[in-house]
Amino acid sequence: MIGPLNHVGVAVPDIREAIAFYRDILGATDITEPEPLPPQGVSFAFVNLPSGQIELIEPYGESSPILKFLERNPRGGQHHVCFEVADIHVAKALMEDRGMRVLNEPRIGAHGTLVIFLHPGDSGGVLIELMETAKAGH
Ligand SMILES: CC[C@H](C(=O)O)C(=O)SCCNC(=O)CCNC(=O)[C@H](O)C(C)(C)COP(=O)(O)OP(=O)(O)OC[C@H]1O[C@@H](n2cnc3c(N)ncnc32)[C@H](O)[C@@H]1OP(=O)(O)O
Ligand SMILES: [Co+2]
Repeated sequence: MIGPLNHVGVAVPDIREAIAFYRDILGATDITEPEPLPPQGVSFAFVNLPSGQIELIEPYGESSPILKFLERNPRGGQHHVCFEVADIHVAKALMEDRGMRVLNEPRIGAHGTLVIFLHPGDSGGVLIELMETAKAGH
């Protein structure tokens, strides 16, 4: 069912500081401007790489889903991995059939496509995001 690894999500306390690190220390040359995504409670920026993306996410608003993560990890940290799927509704039904706790109804993510999240307690301690892409072909 899962297709390509689309991105690795990295939660950060300060997205502009994180962008400066990837640009000035690691030499990344293709980084997008931070963009708020209020319905998802984050601001995000992409570090675009030949093999995929690092998705930098900073809390947006009082009820951001990453606030507690950053309380536990004040300097930030690896937050989630995102796999592509061909049909998010089929994927959601399959995950539920297989006993996974799906954390949300499909909703628009940072790539402008539908995403769901699986509870990390069911997936070996890794927060998994599934993202619908027509090209996933799976
Ligand atoms: C959608 C826009 C963008 C995109 O790509 O399009 C993004 O990816 S934005 C990403 C931010 N949004 C989300 O993460 C939405 C889904 N996440 C959630 O609903 C919560 O973060 C949740 C439920 C996974 C955890 O919430 P919270 O930390 O507030 O709850 P707890 O403290 O009770 O944690 C429960 C349990 O999970 C462990 N945990 C929490 N976060 C992570 C994580 N990132 N990776 C692994 N494990 C995580 C936490 O330690 C607790 O474990 P326990 O053993 O029960 O103590
Ligand atoms: Co993501």
